Amino acid sequence: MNLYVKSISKSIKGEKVLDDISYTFESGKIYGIYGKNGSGKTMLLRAIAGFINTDKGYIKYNHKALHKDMDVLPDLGAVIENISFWSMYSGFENLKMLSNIKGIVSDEEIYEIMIYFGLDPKSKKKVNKYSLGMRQKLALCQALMEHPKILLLDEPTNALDQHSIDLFRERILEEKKNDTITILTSHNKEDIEILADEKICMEFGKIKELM
Ligand SMILES: Nc1ncnc2c1ncn2[C@@H]1O[C@H](COP(=O)(O)OP(=O)(O)OP(=O)(O)O)[C@@H](O)[C@H]1O
Repeated sequence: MNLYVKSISKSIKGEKVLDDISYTFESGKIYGIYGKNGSGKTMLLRAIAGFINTDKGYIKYNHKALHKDMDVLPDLGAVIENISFWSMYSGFENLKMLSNIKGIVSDEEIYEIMIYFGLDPKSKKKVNKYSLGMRQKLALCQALMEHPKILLLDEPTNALDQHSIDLFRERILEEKKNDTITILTSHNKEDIEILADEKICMEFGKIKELM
């Protein structure tokens, strides 16, 4: 199922942060967005995630328009900016509470993904004692654990060591086989080179060129 972004624009305090963006994201493909700081990469992901309302245009998935026929996209997994976890609970407890919302992931599956990313699910360590890299891994676990059909990842390899970056890339390529639409931004050129089926360059809130 494709995700359609059609002519979306957004201004914040008089500044056009998204300027007439149209794009069709196809299932089973990975899209890599790159561009300078402030070019609108995060804003585009926030719009698709439904975190912001756009001034113009629409976002459609499965014949339904975001903010009209649905509040959020179904089957969405996202790492956008700082994920707020319950800081006084362990990593496993956090994922468990989040998984309770939909109830489609077993404890074993949470264990599996935590161990995959090198987090100990049995550890009592509270998230407020986590390092930046551990938080990022936990954020990736929460985004990936339900095998979403749409995956939005803003700088997913931030703060990760090389081994974890390799694991992340392997996992994303694995998820792609389930027809997931993955849209990621990265300052790590290698992420885009290795993962992206299509590269999207943003500049001044617009999509600059397609390659
Ligand atoms: N909360 C906000 N209020 C006002 N302006 C904002 C806000 N968030 C972002 N902007 C503006 O929107 C524009 C796009 O920002 P965005 O965060 O999408 O850039 P980006 O391409 O993700 O940059 P980076 O590479 O630094 O993450 C910038 O000009 C920024 O100043």
